[in-house]
Formats: sequence, C-alpha cells, structure tokens
Amino acid sequence: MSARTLLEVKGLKKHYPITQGVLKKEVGRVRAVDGVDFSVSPGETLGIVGESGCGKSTVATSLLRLEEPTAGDVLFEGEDITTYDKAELKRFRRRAQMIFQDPTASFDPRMSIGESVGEPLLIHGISDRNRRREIVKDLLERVGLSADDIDRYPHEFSGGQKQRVALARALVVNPELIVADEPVSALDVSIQADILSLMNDIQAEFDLAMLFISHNLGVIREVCDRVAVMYLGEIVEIAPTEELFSNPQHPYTRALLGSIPQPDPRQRGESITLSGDVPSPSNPPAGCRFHTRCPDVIPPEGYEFEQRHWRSVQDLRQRMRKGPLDLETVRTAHSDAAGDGHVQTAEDGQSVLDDEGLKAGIREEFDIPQRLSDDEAEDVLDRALTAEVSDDHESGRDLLDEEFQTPCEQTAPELRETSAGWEAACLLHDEQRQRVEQPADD
Ligand SMILES: Nc1ncnc2c1ncn2[C@@H]1O[C@H](COP(=O)(O)OP(=O)(O)OP(=O)(O)O)[C@@H](O)[C@H]1O
Repeated sequence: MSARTLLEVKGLKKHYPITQGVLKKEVGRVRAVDGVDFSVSPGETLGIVGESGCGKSTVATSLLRLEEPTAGDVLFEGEDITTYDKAELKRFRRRAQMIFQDPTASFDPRMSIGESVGEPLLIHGISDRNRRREIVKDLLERVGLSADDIDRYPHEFSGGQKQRVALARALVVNPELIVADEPVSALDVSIQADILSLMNDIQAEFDLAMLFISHNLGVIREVCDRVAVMYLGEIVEIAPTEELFSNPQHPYTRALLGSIPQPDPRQRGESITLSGDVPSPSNPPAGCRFHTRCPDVIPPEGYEFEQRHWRSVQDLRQRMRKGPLDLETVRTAHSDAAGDGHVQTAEDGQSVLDDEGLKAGIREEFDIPQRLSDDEAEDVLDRALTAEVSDDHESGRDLLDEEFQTPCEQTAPELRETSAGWEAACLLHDEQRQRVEQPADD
C-alpha cells in the first residue's frame, strides 16, 4: 500500500427526484448519498458498510459515473472525472472496474467465457485472436479456474465460479481500482471465504486498490484495510479495520458490531438493540441523522437521566410526534401495568384501566420505568402523559418537545478526528473535545 492517493471522493451527493403527476413535478428528493468524502490509496482496500438502503451502491455507481452524481468531485490520480467527456470516461472505466453482486446477470449466456473475458481486449485493440486467448487462459488460471474452461458457457459454471470469471474479466484490462459491490452476498456461505481469499490474493498480486461494499461486517473484516461506516447517505466513522472492530467510536458502529452473531459465548460483548426503524432518506432526521435510534443520544441539560431511560423517553416523544397514541391497544395489552389496582368498570360492565393505569401502560409499552429517578423529568413526563390520556395529545406532545430536546437533533455533527486517532461524526466526541480544549475553571 502506498501513501499516494489514487481515488479521492469529495462531497459526493446523489439525490433522486421524487416526482408527481404527468408533468413530473418534483415534490421531494431521495438523498441516497448526501455528501461523502473518502480516499483510497493504490493497493488499499477500503470497505463501505451499513444497513440496506444507506446508499452504499449509490456511492459506487455515482463515483464511477454509471449514473451522474448530483454534486461533488471524484479525483482519480488527481483528475476530476466528473468533468470527463465520453472518450475520457471510456478510458477511465478501463482503469476502474466494477464487480456486481449477481455474477449470473453480468454475462451474456450466448457468449463463451473466453469471448466474454476477452471482449475488452478486442475493444482495446488486441486483434490477434490467439494472443487474446493466451491472455484469457492465463487469467482464468490466476483466478483458480482451468485454461480449458475458456470455451465453456456461463450456465456450465456455479455461482462462485462465475464470480471468479467476473474477476478475470475485470482484471483483463489491467485496472488500478476495483469497485466490488456485495461480491459474495449472492454466493453460498461455504464458498464465500474462497472468493474473499482469492480477492485478497489478487489484490496483492496486482497491487490493486479496491472499494469493497458489503452490509456484512464479518466479510468486511476479511478483506479491508480501512472501513467507512455509512448511515442514511453519510459516513459516520472511518477507521483502520482492526481498530474499528476493537474500539468503535460512533454509537452506530457499536450497534452494528453488537449485532454480529458471536459463536463463542465468551466473546459476546454487550449486544445493543437499535430502537425504531431506519428513517427515510427522503426525509432524514434533523441534526445527527442517527439520533432517532441512537442508544447514546445526549440528554437535555438540567435533567439527570439514566441513559437507557432517556432513550425510551425519546422513543415515546418521537412516537407522539407522529400523532396520538393508540390508547385502546394500551388499554387491552396492559391490564393494570402499575399493579396497584388502577382499573375501573366500563359502561358495558367490563374492567378497564383508569387514566393512571393507562399512563402506567404507556410507560410499560415504551420501556420507561414507572418513576424516573430525576424528579423534575418525572414531573414533565407525568404531565405529558396526563395530557395524552385526557385527549389533549397536542399539549402532551408540545411539552415533551419543549423540555426534552436533545442537542443531537439541533446540530449535525461533522466527521472529525476523535481522541482514538480517526474520524467519527458524533457530538459526544465534540463535547469531549471541548472539555479538553476548555478545562473547567474550578
Ligand atoms: N433510481 C433510484 N430512484 C430513487 N431512489 C433510489 C434509486 N436507487 C436507489 N434509491 C434509494 O436510495 C437509497 C440508497 O440505495 P442504495 O441501493 O444505494 O443502498 P444500499 O446501501 O446499497 O442498499 P442495498 O444493500 O439494499 O443495495 C435507498 O433508499 C434506495 O431506495
């Protein structure tokens, strides 16, 4: 690996318009990739990891200009490829090859493997058929197939073998960069390790730079030197692989790592379950995009919350922002949650929860204790719940909004170097940094 930069991506954005009606009026935008920066050195593998829909594939396709980026610069050997014309782009595409998840879809079933792999050579001027066949045979052997496979057809190969052929086809033009988008996810688990080790070998042999996209942290760990973690179109942490695994700096990275199944129970760290769904990239949360699910979301000043209870109160607040709670469900699902007889008899003679019982049921539903340890926070919550069960949803919602704001929804953290020595985008690190820069006067 070298200190030289081969690929530098700056402020890359890809927004897809959401249109309506026959006139295709733009009514919104899917912010699939929303300002990402990273670089890759020759011989280095950078991983991009994140949940489905966070924008990983869009980073790949827009940096190669398979689709046009909305904004940003992509420098390859210092030249901005976003300004390239058709001919320049064609030359660039030879130097930067892409490998896709589904090897079956990337081959023409009517062409032999030899024709498919050798086609780029023909396009690039090697007209001697025998010479092309020699190059292809050599490459087939290098990717673990046999030179005799050259006249066989795609359907005669297994998925893993087809991915080997795809690698051979990418390598035939001597690229400097390979962008591999989930290259083993469609393959049987038993052969994934073989393909990953082949990719590692090939990368070392050809001194290739690689951008390796996967939702699977285990796979990322096998092949990547550094990893960028993406959430809702943004990079939230970027670190050398082993450091990321042993000392993750962003709460989202910690949550992702906590969700990897560990076969050895002694190795099992504290597993973190993320609350809430991934928000839509067409309407990402304000401030830190992860604050709606973050276990470490920062509490407001003036209240002493136990962190997990603060998270639960935030979950309730976010739910109440969407509209009134379904009190009937709470009524039936939580008969007497407080356990102190808050039931009353309804008109039809059935026992139902009274208001206090309902409030207790809501707390149970959201995993909030029946009493918060901070008296003032408890008072706010109790008043909000009282309003909610008294059909005054708006007052309850507004009270929570006023009192229980988190700095994380007000300020979008930037990707900045943490004390660990690499970058993460989280206000907790900014707070830490401020404490170091401005020590308390006492
Ligand atoms: N052509 C398109 N038009 C509109 N939205 C799109 C388009 N392509 C992707 N998206 C949206 O952009 C977001 C990012 O998609 P992308 O495929 O890049 O994510 P990903 O992280 O690669 O996920 P996966 O692993 O599931 O492919 C998603 O919300 C997706 O629905």
